[in-house]
Amino acid sequence: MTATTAPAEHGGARIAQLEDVKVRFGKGDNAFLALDRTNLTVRPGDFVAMVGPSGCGKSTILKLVAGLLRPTEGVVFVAGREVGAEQVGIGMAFQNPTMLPWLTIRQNIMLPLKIVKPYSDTFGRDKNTVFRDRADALLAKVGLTGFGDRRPWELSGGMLQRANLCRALIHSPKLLMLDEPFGALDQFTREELWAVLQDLWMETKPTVFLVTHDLREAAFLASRILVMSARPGRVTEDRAVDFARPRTLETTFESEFTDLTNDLRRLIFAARQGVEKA
Ligand SMILES: Nc1ncnc2c1ncn2[C@@H]1O[C@H](COP(=O)(O)OP(=O)(O)OP(=O)(O)O)[C@@H](O)[C@H]1O
Repeated sequence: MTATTAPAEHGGARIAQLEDVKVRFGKGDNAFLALDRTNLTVRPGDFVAMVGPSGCGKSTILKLVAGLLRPTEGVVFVAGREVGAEQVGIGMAFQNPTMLPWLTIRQNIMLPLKIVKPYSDTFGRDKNTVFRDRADALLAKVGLTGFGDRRPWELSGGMLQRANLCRALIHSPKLLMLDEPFGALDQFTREELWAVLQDLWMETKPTVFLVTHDLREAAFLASRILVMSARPGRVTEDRAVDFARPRTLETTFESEFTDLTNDLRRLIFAARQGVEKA
């Protein structure tokens, strides 16, 4: 793929940029607009949460930025160049962590180092030294010290998701794409992992795109929340979230926090009503 460089005014402190992007799926009578004309600028270190009714295009935006999907119209720039996942380190974590069962947790976490350059060049040499230490340091940060030699089936869902975050971050990605990473977990484990993820993010400040249905999760973690509506998918609200960090569960009891989540709920409810009427 030939990479187009973003116009100068769009480079610099903008890690991701969508310009007049539309995504259409299907053909003929079945064609529909999954994402209407979207313009979006994301700066390095932004923690962007995307919320909205089912099918509004949240994952579609994630895939566009990751280079897994091409826009039907418009352009997606990442790190100043027309998109291609290979141009910038990307880490990903989804709802169900798919760990390879025949590998240990540490080996699973080190997989991106085996695949992604420049780490892959020295994987054979470094897997038992620096890379191993890097994996163990991450395991310690998420509260899994001593679990590196276990197999995936020996860990609970919450522990696996902690390991999954380690794997997403092992190659120090500039962009972290999280699609409902805590969706399958119980509320208590989920809230614990918000704090874990916040600590990891505060340390190196990767740019994060988080898709979630949990409005408290979005308000706890994000520095910016995009509210979307469906049919066609559109960003209807782009809201900065300025609560001081580190945020704690106490933060979630404050009136500004509950006001924000109530606002988001109202906006999404309105968006859903719009769809039902359409
Ligand atoms: N590859 C595809 N082919 C056809 N339609 C698709 C494809 N990918 C997504 N869609 C449709 O595009 C719309 C947006 O999908 P997307 O997965 O981005 O929504 P979402 O907001 O992430 O949904 P959810 O919250 O339910 O996960 C949906 O109607 C979906 O069915």
